[in-house]
This record gives sequence, C-alpha cells and structure tokens, in this order.
Amino acid sequence: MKGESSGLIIGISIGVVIGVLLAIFSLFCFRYHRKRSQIGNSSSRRAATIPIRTNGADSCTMLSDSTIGPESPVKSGRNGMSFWLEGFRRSNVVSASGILEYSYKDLQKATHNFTTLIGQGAFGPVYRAQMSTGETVAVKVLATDSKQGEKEFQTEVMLLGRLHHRNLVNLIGYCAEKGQHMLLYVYMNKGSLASHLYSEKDEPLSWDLRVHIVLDVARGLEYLHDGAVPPVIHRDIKSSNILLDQSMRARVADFGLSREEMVDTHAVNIRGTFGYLDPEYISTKTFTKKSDVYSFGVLLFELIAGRNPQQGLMEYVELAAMNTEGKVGWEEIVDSRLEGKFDVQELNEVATLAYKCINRAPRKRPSMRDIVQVLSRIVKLRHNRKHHKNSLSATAGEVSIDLDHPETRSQISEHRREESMDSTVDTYEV
Ligand SMILES: Nc1ncnc2c1ncn2[C@@H]1O[C@H](COP(=O)(O)OP(=O)(O)OP(=O)(O)O)[C@@H](O)[C@H]1O
Repeated sequence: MKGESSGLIIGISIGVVIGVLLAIFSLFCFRYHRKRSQIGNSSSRRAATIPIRTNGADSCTMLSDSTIGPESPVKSGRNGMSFWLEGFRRSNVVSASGILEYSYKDLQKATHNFTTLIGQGAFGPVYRAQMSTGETVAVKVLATDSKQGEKEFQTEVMLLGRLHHRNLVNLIGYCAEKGQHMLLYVYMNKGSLASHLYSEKDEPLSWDLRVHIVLDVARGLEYLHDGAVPPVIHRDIKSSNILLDQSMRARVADFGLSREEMVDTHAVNIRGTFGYLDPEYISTKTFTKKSDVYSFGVLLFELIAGRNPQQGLMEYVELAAMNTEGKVGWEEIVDSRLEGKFDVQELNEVATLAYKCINRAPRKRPSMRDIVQVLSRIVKLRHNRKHHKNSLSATAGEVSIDLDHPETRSQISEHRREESMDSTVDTYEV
C-alpha cells in the first residue's frame, strides 16, 4: 500500500515536471515565432511603403546607402534570426515602423550623461552620441515642455521610418522612456550649411561646391515630393536644415515640420521660417510642393549671395532683377567671399532658375524634378568642360610637372575630390 502511494507520488511528480517543461518549451516556440512574424511583417511593410522610383535610384539608394550603419533595420532585417538574436543582445527593440528603439540608459551612456551638446533647435537640444558599436549618431531630445513634442515625435518616427535617401538625414532610431522623446539621426560631422556660409572661421565654400550642394538638396527634395508615397512636403527648407557630411555632400534635415500631403494640406497656423516662406502660403494658408520650391529658390539665392534671407536678401534680389529681367547680369549680387572665382554662365543659369522658383504664381514655378534636371545639366556640362580641358593639356604634353611642389600636390587632391564628386553625379543622372 505504502509502495503504491509512493509510486503514485513519483508518477505525478514526473508528470508535473514534464508538463512544466512542455509549457516552457511551447512558450519559447510561441515567442520565437511571434518575433519572426513581426520581423517578417516589418520588412514586408517597409517593402510596401518605401517608394521605388521609376529610375530605380531610390531602391538602390536604400540598399547601398553608406550611412546605413550596422544597427540599421534595413541591413539587419535581411536575416530574421540573426537580427532577432542581435536585437536581444543589444537590448534594442524594433518599432512598428522598423526603426530601432534605444533604451534611455544606453543613450545616457553614449552622450556622457547628455553633456555632448552640438546644438539647440526649436524642439530641444541635439547631442553627439558615441554608440557601443563605435558608430557616432546625433540624438535630438524633444523638449518636454514643447506642446508639439508628442505629435512631432509620432509624426517623425512614422514618416522617417519609411523615408530613406542619400540626400536626407535619415532617422536611425528613437527612444521613448522616462517621459522623454528622442530621435537618433545619422551624424553629419561638417555641421550645417548656414554655419559654413556665415562663420568667419570656416573657409568660404567654393562656387563649384555650392552648385554640388544645391544639387544634393534638390535631389533630397525631389525624393520627398515625387519618390515618397504619399508625397511629403518639407515645410522648412533653410540653410540651417541642410547638413554636410565628411566629404561635404549635403543632406536635407529636420522633418519636424514635415507632413504627409494628404493629411495636412490646410494648416491653421503659419509654419516655417521667416525669410523663406512662400508669400502665397502666407495669404492662402495652403502649403503645397511649390511652397518648398519657393524656399528652395530662396536657398539658391542665399548660396549665390552669401546673405541671410532674414536680413533683406530678397529685397536685394528684386533690385538686381529689375536690371537683369531675371536672366543675365546676376554677377552684382555674388558673394564677395568668392573673390570673383565663379563661372559667369553657371551663375546666371543658377540665378535664373532661382528666380523662377520664387515666382509669385506657384504654377509658374518649376517642379523639384525640373530643378534637378537643370542643375544636373549644369554640373554635367562643367564636368565635360573639365575633361575637355584636361585632355587638351595632356595632348599638348609640354608641361613638366613637379610632383613634390606643395601647390601641385594641393591641385591634385582638389582634382581627386572633384572627380569623386563628378562620378557620383554621373551615377545620380536621371
Ligand atoms: N544629424 C545631425 N548631425 C550633426 N549635427 C546635427 C544633426 N542634427 C542637428 N544637428 C545640429 O544641431 C543643431 C540643432 O538642430 P535642429 O535641427 O534641432 O534645429 P535647427 O534646424 O538649428 O533649428 P529649428 O529647430 O528652428 O529648425 C544644428 O546646429 C545642427 O547643426
């Protein structure tokens, strides 16, 4: 009898242990499958929502974008299992939009307890963060007292999670913890275009570089207007929202004021920055792609004249246009820091384009696609001219070159930088 009851107890115990083990095993399987299907959904959602342009440039951009770091969901998402394990190791979670979520603790460490301030925007401070992977990123902390913070945050994560282009400052992660909202962006280590235009300590930007920069900006905007589905209007194009990377390639930043066209065509308040605002928008309160084109036109004139639009740039432009009828003779407004080193024909072509962008009638303004075509053509012609000149001097062949001379060395490195830019422009060509 005693033997029977102890046998029963042992049997029940074994049964319970097996049951518990089975339960743990099935829970593990369930979590594993759920995670995999989430990853699958997230990558298929990305594939469905990230627009692919007819020329394929953006799909290529997204996959080959050099700034997409090792933590990029795009890169990691290709291998669901390794991504899941990696995510676990780093304690980063993938949000619904496919953007990585970071913990407050990790960001606190990466910014040395938020002491690495690089700037202050309307929505709060921006810090440089050194991640444990070695990657440097910019962390924008949305001010907690900002009324628009919450909405802004949600809009940015949702929008930027699906927007990727080599000429946009792409969002790479976010943090929503301890009542704080933070956005992590690709770090642009040469700072803003505005700082280069107006800082005394920086070398003045050359004319050639200015044209490359506006072409980069135009491509970023063209993607937002014509590549993204639904289209995105930036709403705050200005020189402080154009950031430059190590090789002085430009990207459009700060989508704090971006809205999807279909969601918000009739904003109640005036948004944007004084000096860049489309007068038509101010009178009708309706923001369209052509309002971005207007701001882009102001930016073009800002680069030509090296003058701040908030300090009478457009009055200056209108005065010059009275003499030129908007077509030629724009030399008189050129930035004196260029010291006359610019191509007059290029200058007049860029200024004529800028003048069309700021036309009072929005329908008379070109589209961003038209603008990209005009600027690409200018750069391509310059490239051809240079090649022609180089081949002529090569055939002449009578110049002896001292490779050790410092001036020759600096000319060679400048030439290499231009060649690298020109070759990138060629791959951009529509
Ligand atoms: N990804 C980034 N990489 C490097 N620096 C950045 C980055 N993002 C922002 N910054 C710097 O941080 C500063 C603040 O940027 P932020 O975009 O918040 O505001 P802003 O564009 O200057 O002003 P506003 O908010 O009024 O548009 C700027 O000086 C900018 O140069």
